[in-house]
Amino acid sequence: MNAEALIGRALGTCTLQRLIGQGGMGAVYQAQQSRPRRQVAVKVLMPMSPLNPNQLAAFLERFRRETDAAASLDHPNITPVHEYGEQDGIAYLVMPYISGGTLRDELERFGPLPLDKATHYLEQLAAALDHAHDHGVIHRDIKPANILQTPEGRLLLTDFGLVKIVGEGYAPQVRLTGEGVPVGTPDYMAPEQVIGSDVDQRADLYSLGVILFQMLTGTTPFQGETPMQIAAQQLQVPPPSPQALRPDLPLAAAQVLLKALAKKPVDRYTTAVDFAISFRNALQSSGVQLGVSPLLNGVTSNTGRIFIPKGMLEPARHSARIQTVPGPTAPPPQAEPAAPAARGQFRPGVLPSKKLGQVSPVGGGLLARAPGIADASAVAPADPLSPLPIEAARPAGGLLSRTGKFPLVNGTPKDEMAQQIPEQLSTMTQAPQQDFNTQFAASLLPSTPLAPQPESAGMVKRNTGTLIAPSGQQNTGALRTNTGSLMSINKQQGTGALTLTNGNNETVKLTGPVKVVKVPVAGQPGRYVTGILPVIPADDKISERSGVSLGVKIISISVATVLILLVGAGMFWFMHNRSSQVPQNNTGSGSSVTSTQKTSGAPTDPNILIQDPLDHNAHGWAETPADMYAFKDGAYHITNHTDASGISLLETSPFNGPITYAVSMRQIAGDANSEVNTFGLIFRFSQSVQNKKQVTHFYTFEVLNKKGGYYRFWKYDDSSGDKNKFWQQIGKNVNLGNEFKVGQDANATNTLTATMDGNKFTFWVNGKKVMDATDNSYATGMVGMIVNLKNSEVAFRNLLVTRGVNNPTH
Ligand SMILES: Nc1ncnc2c1ncn2[C@@H]1O[C@H](COP(=O)(O)OP(=O)(O)OP(=O)(O)O)[C@@H](O)[C@H]1O
Repeated sequence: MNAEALIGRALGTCTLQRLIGQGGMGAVYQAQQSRPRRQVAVKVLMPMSPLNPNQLAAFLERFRRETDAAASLDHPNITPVHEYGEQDGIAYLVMPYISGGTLRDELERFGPLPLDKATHYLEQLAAALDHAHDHGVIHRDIKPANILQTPEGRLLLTDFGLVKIVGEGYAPQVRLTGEGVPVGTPDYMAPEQVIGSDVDQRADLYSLGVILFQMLTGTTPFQGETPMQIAAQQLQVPPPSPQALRPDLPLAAAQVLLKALAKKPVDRYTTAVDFAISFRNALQSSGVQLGVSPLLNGVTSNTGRIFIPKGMLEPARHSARIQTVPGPTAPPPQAEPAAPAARGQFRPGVLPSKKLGQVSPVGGGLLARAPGIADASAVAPADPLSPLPIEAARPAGGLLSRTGKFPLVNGTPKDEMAQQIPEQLSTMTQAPQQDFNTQFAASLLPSTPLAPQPESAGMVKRNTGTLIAPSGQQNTGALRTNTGSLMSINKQQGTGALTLTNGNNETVKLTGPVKVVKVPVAGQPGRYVTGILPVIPADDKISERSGVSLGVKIISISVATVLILLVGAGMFWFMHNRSSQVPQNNTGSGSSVTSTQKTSGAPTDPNILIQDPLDHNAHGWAETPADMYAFKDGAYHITNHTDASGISLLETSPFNGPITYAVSMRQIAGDANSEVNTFGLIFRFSQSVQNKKQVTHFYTFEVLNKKGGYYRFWKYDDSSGDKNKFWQQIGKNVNLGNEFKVGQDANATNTLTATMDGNKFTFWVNGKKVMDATDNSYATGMVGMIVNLKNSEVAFRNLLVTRGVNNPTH
């Protein structure tokens, strides 16, 4: 239908005056209504393709049914439907004319929004969605273009249920790829929508999550050249770290967002308001100041009534409202002036104090103000080889999130992290309910590389420089593996199950159902290649139709498995050969940086997971506050101005499997008289939300930089809520030997190395083994550096994480 041709036409009480715009499902006109006399907007629905009389009748029936439900919604954040009708086979809706544009316009114009604005928008949209969901209406097509704005800035969700009216009867692949069909964007589609499954309100929550992601970062989580490529990522690729794109976003808030973007509906929030409240709480518990939530106050509805979102007065919601989600944080030191947190909230970035009634950290802090507590520097441990009382050598907590520079943590409890990807894959590999679903999912697998595949822990690697895109191979029908290598998909497997039809959209099309598998790479524990295998459809009709027997299919699977294993083994051989040509380790003194170390981008040795000379910010290290984190003089400096521990974490995927982690460091300023003059490595750092509470885990290996100092291995776990138990020393103190260069002069550069394999840890200093330890508390996590003493400064250089346990030579 030509939209322009309708201008001047009367539909019901309205005369169409001007075409405002045309979208995937129809055209919108500014119109003059005669009764009551007012300017309105009229949306004329247009089916996706010409309809025969039966189809038209079904379309109009859907229109009546869905519009009836949508028009019954009365909410201040939902565009009301004044009236709707059909005339000469044309279905139309009459709405108020809203002149403030759309959220899409605002995001295009201004990019990412301030945190408080994004939160307010989220809350308005969540309130609208909860209202609709309570009335049994699912939107199904939430996107910024469907969010209108009043001139005063109120958001109005529009187009409820329209996608169902217009799109029903079409398989999702038709909506995504059908020729001549207006293509709806898959950017906001939940995975279950992508494959055409039944959806419930949690699909809307996913789309709301995408919108929040976009409001915070200025971009949607997934990009691609074709709708199918984006859809494929919705299905199988974990979203990137919001914090990598929005560094001031606290980790707790990022985790809330990632939960909304969970691939499986069951892993998302149950209601939109739960999502919004969790997001607000996460921000506030991290110290972000926000205005009053519209969710917590009545807001005036279109009808002038006070609208109270569902459940807000119920005891559970009420408590949720006043009870913040504890972050990685503890109550602020009471006397710390820079701790403005309100009652019941937590200041960002401070690990709970663990010293109660014992020795205070030097420099004061919470405990230093307690009467009768001596300064740590005045207390010498009775037996330097036995573990000190924890309180004696630890500062009053640790600084974690002051900068908002947290590592990527996927909002998933630690224990679930490792399973996340296999579960996603198994979701995809479940026997299909319908043939077309499977085939569609299979056809979504793009030949052009998707976003970087995660390591097996289910994290997306970002900014790590470890993912190398081999150039010139992008359109060859190959899937990129998590190692940065390309695994070619066999064009003719001989089984007939996998056939590459590299069409215009560069998509791998498969003529049979497939499943995505991860196959371990021979000889490289923890490494996998991604591949696709044909599956035996649950529905035997496929076999019958294709005439392929079960036995043949089983053989096909075996053949394909062997092929994938061979490819994996070949990759290993190839990489192994290459790896022998480059140095295994780099734990130089830090006083000089070799030319190979300089290349902080893509390492050439596949065993090198991260190589960073730390002479500039190549990996998204924290740089704020500037007086705490700085790249200067060819090194990364952490200066601790607080009574807590200063920490910086490498914003990348957690490492699991055996690794060797080394950093060189030199103390620039410190206090050799203090028992807290400690600094060192932090590793297997992870955060998760357990029982609505954020939990932080990590290990540290630290050195006390003074004559007669020692090394210590610590474990941090705040899950108990008992501050006295957060820090636990593992093993005994180990006295410094000749290997350690005590002091702060130019020569006092030391390289600390930790090798870890499962529960076994070995620590090395300047190439000499100083400690062995065993602990099985944490299996995976981030690496970083820790500086404990207030007013101390340590310069770090030459960070290297390699796969496997590699004894350092220096
Ligand atoms: N009630 C309204 N008042 C003023 N402008 C409106 C109103 N409803 C929609 N519009 C505008 O009309 C234009 C077309 O809207 P329409 O919903 O048809 O397309 P879309 O949202 O861009 O795409 P899609 O149909 O795929 O959702 C958009 O620019 C939209 O902002």
